[in-house]
Amino acid sequence: MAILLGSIADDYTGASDLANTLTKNGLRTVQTVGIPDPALALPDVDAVVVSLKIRSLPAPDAVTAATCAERWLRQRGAGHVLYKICSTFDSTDAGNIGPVTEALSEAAGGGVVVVTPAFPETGRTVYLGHLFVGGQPLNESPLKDHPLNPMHDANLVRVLTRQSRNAVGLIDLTTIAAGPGVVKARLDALRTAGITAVIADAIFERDLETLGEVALETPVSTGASGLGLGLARALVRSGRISSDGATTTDAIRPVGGLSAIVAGSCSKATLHQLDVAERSMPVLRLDPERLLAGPDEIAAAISWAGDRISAGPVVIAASAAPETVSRLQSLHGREASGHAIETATSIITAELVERGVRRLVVAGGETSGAAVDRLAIPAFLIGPEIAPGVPVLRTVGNAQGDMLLALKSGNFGGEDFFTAALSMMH
Ligand SMILES: Nc1ncnc2c1ncn2[C@@H]1O[C@H](COP(=O)(O)OP(=O)(O)O)[C@@H](O)[C@H]1O
Ligand SMILES: O=C(O)[C@@H](O)C(=O)COP(=O)(O)O
Repeated sequence: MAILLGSIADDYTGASDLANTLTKNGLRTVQTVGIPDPALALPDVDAVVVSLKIRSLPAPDAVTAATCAERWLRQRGAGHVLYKICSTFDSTDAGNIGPVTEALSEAAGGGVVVVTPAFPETGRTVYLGHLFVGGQPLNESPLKDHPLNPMHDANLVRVLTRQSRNAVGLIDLTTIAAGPGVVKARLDALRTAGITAVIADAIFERDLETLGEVALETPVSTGASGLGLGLARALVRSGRISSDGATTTDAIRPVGGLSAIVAGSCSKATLHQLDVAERSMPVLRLDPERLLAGPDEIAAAISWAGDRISAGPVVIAASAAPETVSRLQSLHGREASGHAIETATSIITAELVERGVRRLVVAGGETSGAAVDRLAIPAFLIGPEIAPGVPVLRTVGNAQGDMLLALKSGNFGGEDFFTAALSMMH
């Protein structure tokens, strides 16, 4: 299997978001969970998205995992590797976007890396290096309250500079609007000036098409699904895609079984989706203090679900509003609280699958990573889109048999996302 485009995603929801975009734009795509076991039979594809859970790891560990994945992708023919980051640039001053970008670029021989989190379909745009989330600058958006990586600066040149060893530049919208030739010339000039990464503006998909065309001629880029769109369209335009397009219908053949939703995202969109779900499904709000105190809250949740799940889908959520999250973190620490809750929600998820759940929605990137790891799912085929950035996924090589999943990024999806997702999973 020779692949044309490789990607390394810094979390699993982000991986499925990108795989969805690549599929919609004509690339046959598979999402693997980590570097797949050689024995795993993968379908013939144009693109592989390797999902890693490295967004919140110490930078050296993230770099090691990403460079191993890069080697694996290059050995399978990938001429270009996209490091998939969050469209809201989720990171801290310690990393991991800067360190991983630099390491991937160095592994590929150096040069300038195009970096842009723009994803216009979900309202993420970049202008003069500043990231906007819908109508708000990043630092005024709900991302200012993220439990793990609160974002307090919308100027991405500054944000990336703080995480990088080398200098960071900007390719502004005027340059991008002038087309790929002008962008390439500007990148060359920046490289000569010692810049190794540039934040690229992008507001419309046509900007990302220009950036995709330019980036495809370099070995590495860093971005969200929008850059994936640009790269996929450039590959299709280049005539290098031999398939007659990507199909998704086979991925949603019915699997039967029970259905459930597990949420650990504290993002504004997820909190509202949970409130809306309460009108139509049983919703259990976990007590985070009790979750951290010992196994009783987990046992109680499993018992609560057991009493209801044969009658229809249930929702179990650790999610809480920013004030509650801050209170817990001030008592137990940010990372320790996040990790303990991820562990708890992953145990609950595995117990639900043990009891027959085969259609599963998980809300939250880190939450999804922990759940998928505990379930030991090796890979996913990409099904149809539920909402921008969230496809239905079908497991490949799963020990519990075929399952359908949706891994929802915290801020994605409309208010009825949970019912919409389950209505596509049979
Ligand atoms: N009530 C809570 N208090 C503190 N942290 C929480 C709570 N509920 C969930 N978390 C943690 O918040 C983090 C949410 O991150 P994530 O799952 O990536 O969601 P999102 O996709 O919204 O970013 C996880 O580490 C999760 O365990
Ligand atoms: O690019 C995006 O916004 C998403 O794909 C993503 O990575 C979001 O992160 P989580 O909300 O932590 O899932």
